[in-house]
Amino acid sequence: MEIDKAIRESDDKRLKTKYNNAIYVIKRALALYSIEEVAFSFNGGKDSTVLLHLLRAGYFLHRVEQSCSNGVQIDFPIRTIYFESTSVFPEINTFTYDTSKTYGLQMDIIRTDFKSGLEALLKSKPIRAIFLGVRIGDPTAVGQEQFSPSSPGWPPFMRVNPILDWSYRDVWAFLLTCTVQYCSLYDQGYTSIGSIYDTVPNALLSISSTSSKEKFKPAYLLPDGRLERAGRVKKNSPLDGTRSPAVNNGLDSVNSHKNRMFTASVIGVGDEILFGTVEDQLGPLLCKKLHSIGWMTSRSTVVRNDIDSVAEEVDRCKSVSDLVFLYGGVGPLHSDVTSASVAKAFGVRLAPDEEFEEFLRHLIGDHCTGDRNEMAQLPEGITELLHHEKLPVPLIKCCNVIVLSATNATELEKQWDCLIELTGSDGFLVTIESYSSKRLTTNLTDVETAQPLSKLCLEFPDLYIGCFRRSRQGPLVISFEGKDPSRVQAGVEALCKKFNAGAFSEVN
Ligand SMILES: Cc1cc2nc3c(=O)[nH]c(=O)nc-3n(C[C@H](O)[C@H](O)[C@H](O)COP(=O)(O)O)c2cc1C
Ligand SMILES: Nc1ncnc2c1ncn2[C@@H]1O[C@H](COP(=O)(O)OP(=O)(O)OP(=O)(O)O)[C@@H](O)[C@H]1O
Ligand SMILES: [Mg+2]
Repeated sequence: MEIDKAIRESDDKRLKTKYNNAIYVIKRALALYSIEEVAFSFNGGKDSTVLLHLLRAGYFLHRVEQSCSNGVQIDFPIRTIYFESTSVFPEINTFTYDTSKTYGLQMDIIRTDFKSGLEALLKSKPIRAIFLGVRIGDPTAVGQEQFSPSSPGWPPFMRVNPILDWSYRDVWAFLLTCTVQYCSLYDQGYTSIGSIYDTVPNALLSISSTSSKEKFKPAYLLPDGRLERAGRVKKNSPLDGTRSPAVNNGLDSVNSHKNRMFTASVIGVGDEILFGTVEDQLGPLLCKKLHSIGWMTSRSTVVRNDIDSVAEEVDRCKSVSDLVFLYGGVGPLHSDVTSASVAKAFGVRLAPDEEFEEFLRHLIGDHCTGDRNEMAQLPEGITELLHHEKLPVPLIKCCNVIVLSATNATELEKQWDCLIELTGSDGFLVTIESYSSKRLTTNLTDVETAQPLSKLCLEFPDLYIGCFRRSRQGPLVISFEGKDPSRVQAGVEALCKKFNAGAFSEVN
């Protein structure tokens, strides 16, 4: 079998390991399910092309082991599903059909959406398991394992992901070592292919050219697999197709977010803060930063360096806040429990992240604990590395949880600025309308102010009206916060009107 032979003859040890693991998963699936019960989801993309050849090899080896074959080439009887959409690149479509012909695939072409297409297919066919070319780092890989039942709300089947742990580099090592055909778009700078509306060549492969037409290097030359999805732009509807997605990107999301309230939770991890021996500078600074971009911090807590305490808090916050920021507990020490806690909160394992490991190796060389660098163990399938050229190591984002490695205010300032630059325009930490605030002080007593203030809160439900004192004897400070400056001013005036002139003075 030519694929198996090419890998066995290669001296790429890493590729051999990845190949053997994937073949193992495929053989287990073929042992668990009959050939009529399995299907292969093929879309002409590079990952599904890798999977096609792994399945061909895996099926061949499975048959050999069952002594059904004497080593002669056998056909490929695994049912193949292709969801053909009107927004697919013509090159992808042609490649899918050509490949189907070359390898004699039995294709079911489905032209509805994934879910209803699968519902109909599973009603008419005995399919129980579907092979997918999903890889960790794909947005759809979140929470998946090599064998993952379909999600609630989807028809019941087993998703089998033999290349879940493959990196971008592994994919290209495989395709080039086996010298198999792949879609021509990958030779034109496309590195991950979605629809014609959300995919452009990866700018990192651009070759400066004097002619008007921009040229790109092939996908396998992308030096950093973490940037595989840099050619994915924000989705536009087909009606927007004439506008440049890259220009449009960001503006739409900011405008649509303008009137929304965004909330964040801030979690500090640190026994020392709880003992009172270390002052927490980062929590208050993060609240200030969030406030400055128009966000509301709805909860800020400090928890112990203990996996269960952190996991519980992350679990609580991740479902009620748009974003959760975690600081403290990041590193290789016994007290550095943050990554493990995030994994626990999301119900996934910690797994080595080779891309993160590479960053760490640059930073600390090979001085890691044990065989592997413990710090490079990250929550599997949900981790996105947010890297910025000014940061030696990327920040970690697990779904809506952002792990900051800052240990002091200066480091946090830097990480925050990078985060804003990285994410400001495409949504997840978008700057929205900022708060307008005013503060009044008064020497009136609490008793005198209490009732009129309560009434004022009812009259101005869109404002946050709060009170605090700097000392029991000193003046009462009343703060007004709101998104509309004219409403804040109206609130201030309404309060002043309730008392004699001069009862309040405005302060900064
Ligand atoms: C065969 C197959 C099975 C899928 N099963 C699930 C599923 O169980 N749960 C789910 O949320 N999405 C499922 N999806 C949808 C994918 O997660 C994802 O939304 C889809 O591949 C579109 O990805 P894209 O938006 O990057 O094009 C499935 C897709 C395919 C092709
Ligand atoms: N339209 C589709 N029809 C059939 N299977 C699909 C379709 N879209 C996605 N899939 C399945 O989901 C997997 C993951 O899709 P994904 O887009 O991440 O990878 P790819 O298309 O193979 O490669 P690339 O990352 O370069 O786009 C595919 O390998 C395939 O198994
Ligand atoms: Mg794709």
